[in-house]
Amino acid sequence: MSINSFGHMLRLTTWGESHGPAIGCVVDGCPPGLELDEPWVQRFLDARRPGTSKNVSPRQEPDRVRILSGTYEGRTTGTPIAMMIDNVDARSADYSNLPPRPGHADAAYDAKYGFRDPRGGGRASARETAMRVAGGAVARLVIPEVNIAAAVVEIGGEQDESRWEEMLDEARSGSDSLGAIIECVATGVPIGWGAPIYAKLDAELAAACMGINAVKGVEIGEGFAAGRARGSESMEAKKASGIDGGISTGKAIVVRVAFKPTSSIGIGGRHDPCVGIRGAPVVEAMVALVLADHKLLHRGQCG
Ligand SMILES: Cc1cc2nc3c(=O)[nH]c(=O)nc-3n(C[C@H](O)[C@H](O)[C@H](O)COP(=O)(O)O)c2cc1C
Ligand SMILES: C=C(O[C@@H]1CC(C(=O)O)=C[C@@H](OP(=O)(O)O)[C@H]1O)C(=O)O
Repeated sequence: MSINSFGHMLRLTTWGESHGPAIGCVVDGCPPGLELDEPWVQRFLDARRPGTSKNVSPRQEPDRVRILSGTYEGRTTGTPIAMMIDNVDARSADYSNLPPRPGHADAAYDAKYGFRDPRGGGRASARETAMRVAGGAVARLVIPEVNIAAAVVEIGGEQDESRWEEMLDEARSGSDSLGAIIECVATGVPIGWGAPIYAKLDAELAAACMGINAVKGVEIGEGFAAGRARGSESMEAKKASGIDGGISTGKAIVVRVAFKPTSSIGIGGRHDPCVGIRGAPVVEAMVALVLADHKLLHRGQCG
């Protein structure tokens, strides 16, 4: 792991800023011969992009992906896969007089680096997550035996979906924002991916999801409920969960991810009223990247 990349065997490096000309990524370590084309990646990008409803950022980014390297005649060649997306609707002038936003990276970034890109969140904008989703689309090709599906299960502390629209309308009109919880389930993961220490599968999933912008909590399996349970009642103490001792058991792996409410409220620029609404494709991508990485690690170690 380095500052701008992720993974051991299947490595994702992303580049670009939210208000620069483009964003991109390089996926390194992908095996050759896998069917990969732009429509496959686009499908996942379309699920994440802004500008699609009143409940997400109004920034109009079509997020059209181009695959620049690493494929020939629709198949991966085993060489680095470079992908990029042009930024077409940044409107940086809207950000020229914004004060540092509490809860965003503005002040912390400035304090660390001594300067920053003041156009939007720069490198810290979740625009970067588009390239995680592109990388995740490649990772899925490495693990065709696995199904990964994430969905919003809670908005603003409310599990009843029928109330969400009204709550979001109220938050938006009051210049407020809402937190959300995403649940991601991975099925079909065979027994044996992960390691008993350090590269524990649950630890790596948690780190990958915690690294998504605005994520403030990650639970795997029973999560915090395990810390409140007795051994006689804990489901994971009674029977194997999706991950035991850092290694997959063959059962479903359940990851829950808490997104904080958007910090940019009542100021200029274009923002998501509830960032978690666009979080599901990003969580799926990070889970796919970790699982694909661990499949390759397992193959390297155990054949
Ligand atoms: C899909 C997605 C969209 C986001 N949109 C916004 C936004 O419009 N405005 C904002 O202030 N933060 C937004 N965020 C959150 C910020 O990127 C995040 O709070 C910031 O990078 C600071 O990092 P931290 O919250 O992880 O500490 C978004 C996050 C995600 C995952
Ligand atoms: C552009 C996207 O979302 C952005 C995420 C984001 C943030 O602060 O995270 C802030 C807003 O944009 P900007 O960087 O212009 O301030 C969102 O529109 C995207 O997801 O593609």
